[in-house]
Amino acid sequence: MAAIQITNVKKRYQSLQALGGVSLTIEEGEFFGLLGPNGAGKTTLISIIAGLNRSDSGTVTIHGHDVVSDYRAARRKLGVVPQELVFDPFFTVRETLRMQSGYFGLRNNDKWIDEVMENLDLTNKADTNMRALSGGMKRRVLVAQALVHKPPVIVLDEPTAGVDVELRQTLWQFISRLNREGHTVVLTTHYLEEAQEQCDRIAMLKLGKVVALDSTSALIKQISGSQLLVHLANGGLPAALQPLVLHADGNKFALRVNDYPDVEPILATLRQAGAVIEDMQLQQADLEDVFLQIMGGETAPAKVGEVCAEGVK
Ligand SMILES: Nc1ncnc2c1ncn2[C@@H]1O[C@H](COP(=O)(O)OP(=O)(O)OP(=O)(O)O)[C@@H](O)[C@H]1O
Repeated sequence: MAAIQITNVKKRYQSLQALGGVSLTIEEGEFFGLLGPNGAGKTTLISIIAGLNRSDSGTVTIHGHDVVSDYRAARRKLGVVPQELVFDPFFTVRETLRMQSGYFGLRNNDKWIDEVMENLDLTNKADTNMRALSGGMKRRVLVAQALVHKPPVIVLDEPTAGVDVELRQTLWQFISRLNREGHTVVLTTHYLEEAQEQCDRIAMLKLGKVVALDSTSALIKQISGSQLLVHLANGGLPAALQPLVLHADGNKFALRVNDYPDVEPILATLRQAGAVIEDMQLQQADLEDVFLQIMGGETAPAKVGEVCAEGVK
């Protein structure tokens, strides 16, 4: 049975179609990434999965339980770490976690609460009031809260936004352990390096639609070879090199190349055009390149050979 089954989910906010018919099957034990630019619909989808928002049509089930008609059972299977930090400031960390356990009807949950606090480096803050915690510490409590009922499915909505390196490492160690032990993990993040490292499979959302869905390695293989990063000191890129552009940012260009021998004709073209190179690097393609290409809506760029045939050399 799928951990999360999303079938043709649509959601509209007034005139804005935030989700335009999303279908996804996330299997038990997967570490799944949900990526997309700001406004793609990730949080809307997660709120629908968590039962905090209603879709206009379509269905979502968690371990077979419908998130609307069988809300309590679905919710019990799910731990959600939301983006926003919202707490009752008058309770201590331990009290907050005990209360959350209470919502799920769990008494005598202290052993697991202690383990979660230990793994998130919260033990020495157990008796501190929530209002006295730093932002990073509050985020740890948010993660702990989502895990108090040992949910088989864990959904993390940008859990590492604005947090320090130490928390990132602690968090990923613990979440990876839970995943190895069989928990399904769904992650949204804007840190593509993090997604590439953690996720087995990735869906990319754009304007409320799934525009890519594959294993992380297969997505990266879409962009075979390497890329030449060129920072020009003056002018634009010669027209003959335009078909190689994977993405551009001002005077910085990422050009598709297969290997080192492809670099020389590019340099020759730049020299001929009188371009001055400020910086240059050859780099393996990564998830960020795939993301930029898919989100930019560009078609796959031509290979160097094809350009040479048109007289680049
Ligand atoms: N309650 C709401 N009322 C009206 N529009 C909304 C509401 N919530 C979200 N939207 C709009 O729906 C679209 C999708 O938003 P959503 O927050 O789901 O995107 P996201 O992919 O999570 O973005 P981000 O990466 O910025 O968190 C956006 O255009 C947003 O402005």
